Amino acid sequence: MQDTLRITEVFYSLQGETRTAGLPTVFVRLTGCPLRCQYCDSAYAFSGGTVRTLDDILEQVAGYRPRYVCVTGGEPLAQPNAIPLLERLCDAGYEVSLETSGALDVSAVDPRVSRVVDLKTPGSKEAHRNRYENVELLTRNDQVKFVICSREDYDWAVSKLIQYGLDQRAGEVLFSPSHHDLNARELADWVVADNLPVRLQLQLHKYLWNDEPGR
Ligand SMILES: C[S@@+](CC[C@H](N)C(=O)[O-])C[C@H]1O[C@@H](n2cnc3c(N)ncnc32)[C@H](O)[C@@H]1O
Ligand SMILES: Nc1nc2[nH]cc(C(=O)O)c2c(=O)[nH]1
Ligand code: SF4
Ligand SMILES: [Mg+2]
Repeated sequence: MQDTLRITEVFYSLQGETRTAGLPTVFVRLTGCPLRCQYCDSAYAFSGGTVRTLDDILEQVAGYRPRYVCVTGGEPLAQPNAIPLLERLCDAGYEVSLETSGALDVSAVDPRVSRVVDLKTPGSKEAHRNRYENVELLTRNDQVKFVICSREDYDWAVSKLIQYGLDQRAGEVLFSPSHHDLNARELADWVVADNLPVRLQLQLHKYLWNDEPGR
């Protein structure tokens, strides 16, 4: 039996988030997630999908001839074979990022991968799942993200930023408004008023393609 993963979709688009926003990127979206964030824009990846071999996935990715590959979900680290997938993508020479909820251990991820670790805010309703041991593992090649639903979430995120010195540990600290919950302009004004060492990120793909799956 070959190594397999359950996959919702593989597509080529522009990266909508993080430090590579705007760059052409192949997305590999793994099926299944043990969390249920109230704002989740990818709930269609909770179930279904297709079981595929790593060889098959690598072959499809190679067909796009990308420079950047983003492994997302669902929650990629909920499937053990996400770890060899990430390693093989790095071996193939791509610049690889991993979007992960922050609820699962990120220690086994290949160090060439930029781990984009979400710290779930109270407004997500999944903040009790945060695994703070992950914060100690972050390096300059990693990114930490807060998806912010309200002023209360913003104040909470600022307190974690200070408590863990996140801007000193990770290469990027990203503050993203939860689409439909918080106006981007409000969050932008708060970040400027407080002179924070963070990057406001908007989800470019939602402006371009209005949240269609596969974009
Ligand atoms: C769909 S998740 C998949 C990866 C992983 N499960 C996670 O939560 O990081 C990818 C990213 O989209 C963010 N996201 C999901 N729904 C969102 C929304 N409505 N507005 C802004 N960001 C959202 C998540 O917080 C996460 O950072
Ligand atoms: N274009 C585009 N960029 C993205 N960056 C992160 C995504 C995700 O769903 O994790 C995503 C996505 O779904 N589409
Ligand atoms: S952890 Fe990620 S995929 Fe899972 S519900 Fe939350 S945002 Fe959606
Ligand atoms: Mg998405």
